[in-house]
Amino acid sequence: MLRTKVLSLVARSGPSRLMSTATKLTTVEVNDKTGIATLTMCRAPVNGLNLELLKDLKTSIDEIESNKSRGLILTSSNATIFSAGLDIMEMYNPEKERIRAFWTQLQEVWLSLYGSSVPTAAAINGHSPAGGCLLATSCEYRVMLPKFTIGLNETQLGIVAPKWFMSSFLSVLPQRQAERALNQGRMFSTEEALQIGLIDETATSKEEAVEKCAAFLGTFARVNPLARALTKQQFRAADLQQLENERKDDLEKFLFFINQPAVQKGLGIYLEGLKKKAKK
Ligand SMILES: CCCCCCCCCCCCC/C=C/C(=O)SCCNC(=O)CCNC(=O)[C@H](O)C(C)(C)COP(=O)(O)OP(=O)(O)OC[C@H]1O[C@@H](n2cnc3c(N)ncnc32)[C@H](O)[C@@H]1OP(=O)(O)O
Repeated sequence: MLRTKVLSLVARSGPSRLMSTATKLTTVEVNDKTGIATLTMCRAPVNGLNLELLKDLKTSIDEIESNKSRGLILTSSNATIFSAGLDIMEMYNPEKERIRAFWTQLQEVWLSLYGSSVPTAAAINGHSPAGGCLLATSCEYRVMLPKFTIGLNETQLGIVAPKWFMSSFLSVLPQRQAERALNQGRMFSTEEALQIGLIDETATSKEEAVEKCAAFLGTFARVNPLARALTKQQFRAADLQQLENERKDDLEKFLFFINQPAVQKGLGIYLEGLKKKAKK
């Protein structure tokens, strides 16, 4: 949840350093000069959000919160994919206990990222469908590289984005555009995303995207951190509280929905299509 602690304003010096939670699936690098932490997803081949990546994301976000970082930049180690969204293998023919843990962990990640007291930005250096778009829209600012796509495409897979996916999307886009895009399962090109306001800026390289994110985070340097965090909290509190109140119900709805034979069949066909495309 969004915390009310005052972030340290003490400037640091020296080179970047890797934080202690660096794991195989995420790395966190803190720039000692700016105090900004770059959280990188690195799960081959496509940063599919499986249980383990979600656990690492949650640990890394918590570490960044508690280490008084001045900002968080979320990005990917993959040159063409920010995140392919939820790992469909977690939802297809799922194992009973694991799928519960998986969805619970996804809820945890969203609550921590959307509710982070640290200012957040996403350097979207590749495709960002569904769960990837959820992560990006949970941040306060987005910079994206050209020739990629972003959006909530769930309806294209025959599945339904839950309310809290919509909350993040609605924190960026007006309701009319958000509703239409979700109903269509629309993926936006970088240029379309910029035009509609789904992203804030474009960049020609990952380095430039990270720099632009850092420049955005730097705009808070002279703003009282507690005042900033409490202001952000007021904007996001209702969305966060809604999921907190409905977590169990949300999990049960997800399990019921995902276990429907028609949904399983649809996921199977979608996976098959992905694999066929990959072989070409
Ligand atoms: C009353 C209301 C009730 C509401 C109740 C609500 C209930 C809740 C319901 C459930 C909600 C779930 C929400 C779901 C969110 C999601 O995130 S679903 C995932 C959506 N993601 C996608 O559709 C992306 C699919 N992937 C791609 O489009 C492409 O792979 C790519 C990302 C654009 C990358 O393309 P490319 O570089 O060409 O790589 P590929 O060759 O396509 O892929 C490489 C291998 O990776 C596999 N793969 C790709 N994406 C995924 C994935 N998401 N999960 C698992 N695996 C993936 C792909 O199959 C290839 O595998 P191999 O063939 O084994 O190499």
